[in-house]
Amino acid sequence: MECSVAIQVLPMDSASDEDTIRVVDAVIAEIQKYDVNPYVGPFETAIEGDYDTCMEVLKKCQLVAAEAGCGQVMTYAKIDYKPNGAVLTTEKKVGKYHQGEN
Ligand SMILES: Cc1ncc(C[n+]2csc(CCO)c2C)c(N)n1
Repeated sequence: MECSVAIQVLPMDSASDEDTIRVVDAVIAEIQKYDVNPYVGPFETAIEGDYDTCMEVLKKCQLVAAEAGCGQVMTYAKIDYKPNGAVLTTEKKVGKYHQGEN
């Protein structure tokens, strides 16, 4: 796992909280189509995988928000990239806090 990215999509012209949720839901549904082990949190979604796939997913987020009717979207991304190694996985970072779930 050479890359992990935390993606926070912020629709800037939402009319309401429900509208924000609708746009973010569309983005998360798109992220879930990829094999990137999405971990959804209250502020952002973390993904992991090879670099090109992570960048493809990151690019798609804005396009999906636009398709969902968003006239302006701000996206904040935190990228962990280790070209010759493995980044810490989501499981390694937070798995211990989710024991007993599922
Ligand atoms: C990519 C991405 N993932 C999660 C959030 C955080 N978030 C904002 S609204 C909401 C509820 C969706 O039903 C969640 C989880 C975000 N902003 N962008």
